[in-house]
Amino acid sequence: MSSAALEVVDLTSGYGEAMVLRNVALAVPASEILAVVGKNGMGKSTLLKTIMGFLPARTGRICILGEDMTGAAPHRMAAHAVAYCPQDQAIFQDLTVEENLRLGLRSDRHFEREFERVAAPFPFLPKRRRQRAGTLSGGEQKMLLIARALLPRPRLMLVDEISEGLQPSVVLRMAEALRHARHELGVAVLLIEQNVRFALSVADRYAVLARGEIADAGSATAPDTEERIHTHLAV
Ligand SMILES: Nc1ncnc2c1ncn2[C@@H]1O[C@H](COP(=O)(O)OP(=O)(O)OP(=O)(O)O)[C@@H](O)[C@H]1O
Repeated sequence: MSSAALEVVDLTSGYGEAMVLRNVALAVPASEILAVVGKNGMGKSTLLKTIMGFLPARTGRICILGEDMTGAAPHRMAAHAVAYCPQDQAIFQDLTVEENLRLGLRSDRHFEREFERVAAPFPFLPKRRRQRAGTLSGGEQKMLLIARALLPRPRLMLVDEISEGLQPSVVLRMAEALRHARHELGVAVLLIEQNVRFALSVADRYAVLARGEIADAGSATAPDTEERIHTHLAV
């Protein structure tokens, strides 16, 4: 049995007759960050939706923490320590910051302790917990999304284009938060990104998704990585 947080083997999926992902294979070792980069429409969000069980896999296998979870529904994935941060707005605008966070936990019992544990990189959260979430900036709402995902102590977090539309200073804070999740909380992350520099600033490894296939993969910290990735993205 593999000890990877996530292992995807020969994964094919799509919408109706149209296959978007073809024979995708990748792995995220425990407590590491894998960045999957690619241009618009290459299948990045489809990859996360298929892993999370929103879309069925047509072929292949999805293993979480060594267990075959292919075909499992999203709520079973969540119960199996997988957190999902979708690209679309997933924060309840009319609820307070705290109410949004409490949705991340099944019980209220350990809320304060768990909130303190995840809030370290987000000092604004405790200060603004009674504020309506819709009044937070776009970047703050994305940070709230990450904090909520981390509350139930996931072992794997799937993060879809979290840097999109953020100012450079907020992108830096987000990178800090993801490093905290990996190093301090021990969470493995599958990070889907178009922002290559941001992705490489936090990832251990990268993969390039092009037309539904993995076109290249390797260490995120090798000196020529950014150049290699841009060569693939230019095609
Ligand atoms: N619900 C859907 N029904 C049919 N086709 C879809 C659906 N969602 C996405 N697609 C198509 O699947 C392909 C891959 O889309 P996907 O959203 O996975 O790409 P992406 O790499 O995440 O792009 P982006 O960065 O623009 O979100 C695109 O051609 C898209 O039009």
